[in-house]
Amino acid sequence: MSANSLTKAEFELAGNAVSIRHFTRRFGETTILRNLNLDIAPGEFVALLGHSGSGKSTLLRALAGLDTVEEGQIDRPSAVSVVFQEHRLLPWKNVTDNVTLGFDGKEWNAQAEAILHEVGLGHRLDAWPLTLSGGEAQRAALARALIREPKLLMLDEPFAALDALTRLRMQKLVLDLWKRHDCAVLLVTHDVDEALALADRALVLERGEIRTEVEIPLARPRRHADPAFEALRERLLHALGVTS
Ligand SMILES: Nc1ncnc2c1ncn2[C@@H]1O[C@H](COP(=O)(O)OP(=O)(O)OP(=O)(O)O)[C@@H](O)[C@H]1O
Repeated sequence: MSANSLTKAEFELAGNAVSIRHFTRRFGETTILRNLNLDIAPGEFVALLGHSGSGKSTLLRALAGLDTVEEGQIDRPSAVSVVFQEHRLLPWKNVTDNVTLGFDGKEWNAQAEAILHEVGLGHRLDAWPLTLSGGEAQRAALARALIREPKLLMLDEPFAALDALTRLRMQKLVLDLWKRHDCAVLLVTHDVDEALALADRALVLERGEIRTEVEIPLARPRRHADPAFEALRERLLHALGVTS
């Protein structure tokens, strides 16, 4: 932490799962994220939208600790997990061994099996990643993320490569897991309907800043045909420059 950052006690007092202050990220001469501020409450589900190249993954990488923070300050829980668009399972390890990677001891096998059952993969514990469907592989990736009991779960377009029906099933699974595991979620998506179906709040990243923030105060499960859902969709599409 830098000298002017919050102390650990102050951060905890602030009651946030994530606190980003004045974060700037440049690559050479180009500023991708500019003086960005963001709080995410414990257990909050936040969707992050923005055009390709707007810096969504850059923000996620910084939050995951996969990038250095040179300008500004990022406070986050120590238990953080990320699921990417590609499952990133190791092909030479079976599903259970992929989930327990980095954890030693028999108890982790039992833990992995329980989580694999929870994500609907209890019948593929010994399967090789190459034999899994796209949806199954993402279920395994979710199990690998959850075994760490993250306080912040970050999902970087996790269902973008899946067919529409599988995607809807996975969205429902994520909502169930989120409720059970009591973690904050940051979901990067290009899909406005996905953001509106899942999140408490949607953010639109544009020219390095969060330009639009939309609260989604609708009870779940949400209906796309609900006029309130449609009104929020219009707002987000407008913020993304898709409608006038
Ligand atoms: N290591 C790097 N070096 C130089 N430029 C980079 C680096 N990483 C990302 N960028 C640039 O930063 C910009 C933002 O990239 P980023 O991947 O965060 O966008 P994104 O919003 O996640 O895009 P997409 O929706 O297409 O995944 C892009 O122009 C990208 O080329």
